[in-house]
Amino acid sequence: MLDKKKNWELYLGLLRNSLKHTDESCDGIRFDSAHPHIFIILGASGDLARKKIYPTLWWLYRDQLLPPKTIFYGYARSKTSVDEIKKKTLPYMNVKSDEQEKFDEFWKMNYYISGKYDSRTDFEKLNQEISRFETSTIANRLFYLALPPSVYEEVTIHIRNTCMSLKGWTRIIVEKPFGKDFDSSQKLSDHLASLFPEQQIYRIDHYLGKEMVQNLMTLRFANRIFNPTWNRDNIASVQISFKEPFGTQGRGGYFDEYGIIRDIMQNHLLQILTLVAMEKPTSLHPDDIRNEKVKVLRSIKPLEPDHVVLGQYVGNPKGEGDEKLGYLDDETVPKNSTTPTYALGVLHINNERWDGVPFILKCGKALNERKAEVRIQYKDVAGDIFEGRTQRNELVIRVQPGEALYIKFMVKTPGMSFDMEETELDLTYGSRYNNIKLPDAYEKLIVDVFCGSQMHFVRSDELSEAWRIFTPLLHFIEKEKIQPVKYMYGSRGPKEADEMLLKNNYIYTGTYHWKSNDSSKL
Ligand SMILES: NC(=O)C1=CN([C@@H]2O[C@H](COP(=O)(O)OP(=O)(O)OC[C@H]3O[C@@H](n4cnc5c(N)ncnc54)[C@H](OP(=O)(O)O)[C@@H]3O)[C@@H](O)[C@H]2O)C=CC1
Ligand SMILES: O=C1O[C@H](COP(=O)(O)O)[C@@H](O)[C@H](O)[C@H]1O
Repeated sequence: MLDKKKNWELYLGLLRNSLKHTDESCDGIRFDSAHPHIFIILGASGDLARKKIYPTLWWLYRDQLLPPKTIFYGYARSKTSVDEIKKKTLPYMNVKSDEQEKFDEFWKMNYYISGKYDSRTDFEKLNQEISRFETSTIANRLFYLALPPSVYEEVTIHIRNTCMSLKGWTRIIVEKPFGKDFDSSQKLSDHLASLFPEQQIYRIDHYLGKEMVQNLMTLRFANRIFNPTWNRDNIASVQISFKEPFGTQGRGGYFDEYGIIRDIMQNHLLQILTLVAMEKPTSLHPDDIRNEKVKVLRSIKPLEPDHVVLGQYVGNPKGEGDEKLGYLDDETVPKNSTTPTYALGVLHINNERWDGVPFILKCGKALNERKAEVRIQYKDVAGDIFEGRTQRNELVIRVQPGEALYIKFMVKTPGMSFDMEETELDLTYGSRYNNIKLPDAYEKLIVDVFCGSQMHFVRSDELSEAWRIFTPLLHFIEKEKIQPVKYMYGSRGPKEADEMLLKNNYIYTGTYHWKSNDSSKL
């Protein structure tokens, strides 16, 4: 508990530091106990609210990481109640037996009101309801849009016209998808910009809340050892990958409209790329960081079809349960769908640091494991005196599961021999920091919104650059109905992806064997 508290203090310290540079007042980060905060979940009856938002709010409440007078308001069309929501969210809340009292206390701070998304009158009612908690005091409002994007426009208009906090601040948290391509995203951005200043808009990419993604800045800019080699002279290729061991699980209707490139690559993986590749920002001010991220994106040309492998999973006849089912067996997916469930794309950054270094983004569903990682593969040693026995160094940043950072490198085989072998410097978080519970990405990001820190949120110009890179490819594959190659559920993905890796300076030797210091694994 003490460690968690210390950790938290350090975290708030960093946020305060970054906020010093903003025009915004620091009131938010004091978690002012005198003033209430109202957290409004729009789409409170939905999947995201049930599985992510309510559980996150409960964990933050439980750990006293929210301003003391925070009230939670659910809003959705369904005629439901707080009790019903409580029942439906329970399986995701992870409540321990000794937390029951606190848990009941949390729900006493919850309210629900049903209303339509296109009704000004209903939003006026919502405003009246929440105003009850604000009489004669400053109160701040946070609106979480846990909604389908089709209703974003009308909902934000109603918030702007009827629900803004009169004396405190109002912040709007928007979930992806932020549009489907460059034009639709621009339209949404223009719409939001016509209603709210950028400082009030928090576009969530939950990968930016993950520990190892946030660690990239520290790793690169708080150490002397990495930066001198962090460039085209030393690095052969960079691979950023995401794998999930399950398919669409009956939710193919949504997925089929978007596909894996929009679902994962254009946002999560590209955000990681910017943090790996950007130059050092002038300070930790959120805008200094985001300026650097935008600069990197602007140096990337649109992804070309020749630099892409697309895949779609088929069932594994020998598998069990879901594994037997291919993407097209999902009843919510059109029978002739060509939507990719796997994609590998190679991007190039046209600047002095990265010219010629392939950045390989790779993501897929229904693969052999759950894994997200960054793999920096170094070039071969020049002037080799070891007759080709050396293998390339690799720095691996494992985002999940089991956060870790390890460097694969060569050593002399211990003992009399003068042979050599691959080994690793291993920083596995589970063993090095085993007394610290890492917060979930949503926990960190929601606290950031309370604090007014936009460091880990996507700015509108980042977003339009991201769409600029992917839109031509997306339009091409959709117009031409490019057939994805088939790969089997539970496999590593299409073999064409490995061939593309090889062409792009990623060498897989298969010679590395990890000797865990856990004796059961030796
Ligand atoms: N701290 C820790 O927990 C540590 C754990 N380890 C573990 O040791 C094991 C091996 O380490 P790792 O760094 O993965 O080293 P490897 O060199 O064995 O594998 C690297 C990656 O290459 C990919 N790959 C496999 N076959 C091919 C192929 N034919 N062509 C191209 N790519 C291929 C795989 O990823 P993909 O399928 O995604 O393409 C694999 O994860 C891992 O399980 C790792 O987690 C190692 C060090 C420390
Ligand atoms: O944004 C998304 O991410 C999830 C994976 O998130 P993770 O934190 O569990 O790695 C993915 O399943 C989903 O399709 C996608 O929309």
